[in-house]
Amino acid sequence: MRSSAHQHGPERAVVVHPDAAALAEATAARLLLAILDAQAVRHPVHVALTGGTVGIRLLERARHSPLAAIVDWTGVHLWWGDERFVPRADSERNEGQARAALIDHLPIPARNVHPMAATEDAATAEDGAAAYATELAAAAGPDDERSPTFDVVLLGMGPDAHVASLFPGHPALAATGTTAVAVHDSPKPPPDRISLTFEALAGARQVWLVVAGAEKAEAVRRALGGAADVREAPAGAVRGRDVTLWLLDTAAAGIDAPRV
Ligand SMILES: O=C1O[C@H](COP(=O)(O)O)[C@@H](O)[C@H](O)[C@H]1O
Repeated sequence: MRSSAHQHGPERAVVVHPDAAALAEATAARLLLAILDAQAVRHPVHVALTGGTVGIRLLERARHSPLAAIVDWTGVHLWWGDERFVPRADSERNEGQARAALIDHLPIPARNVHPMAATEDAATAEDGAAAYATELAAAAGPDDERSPTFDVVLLGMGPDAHVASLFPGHPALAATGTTAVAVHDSPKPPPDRISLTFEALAGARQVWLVVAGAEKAEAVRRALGGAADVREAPAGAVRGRDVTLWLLDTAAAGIDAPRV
């Protein structure tokens, strides 16, 4: 199945897995192989992680993959697509969940891990977003002075078609001229967040939207529809520079699971 929408960049590809467990397992292997492929030609490699149910589950599967032992983690930098602006120990933090699922189990230098601010680090989400933009700029390469070029950006998607913390109809959708934005009054708790902007996401070589569950099928359908409006379906507007991959389970794809 291939999407036919071209208005924002390269064509999107869709891969459907039988269920959420298979999606997480396959995406974990895909991610580790993508890192290995990138390490064959570049140093360092930059990956942006996502929170969310399947986003954390795939990290847990990556931890148990034999491929994880082949990656040179000293040459990998981990960033986040979004974060909940709450205390560092809050279980809602995408960072804490990702550390428990994978990062704490990797031989990766602490300086290679780039969490967004917690409330202990910044007075406001605006300050946290500005600090993240500065950190991204400090790691920038020749392609873009504002950010390193992400090899892979992982994104989950909510049932309302939000990605990262870019929610339908929210003012943060319109943020330009920066790589990170503060988000208040998020329709999904917690209300205060920090997110990469569309501009930052668009600089990635590969963007993967990893989505499971029947409750997201309608949002997938809208986002992949040719006329997807960014304000209604932010996920539909995201494109990688080289690759935009939608990784779904059958429920999110809105098709019956194959009989075995
Ligand atoms: O709040 C968030 O939600 C989305 C999707 O989460 P899910 O549990 O519905 O899969 C996630 O991608 C994002 O990083 C997170 O902050």
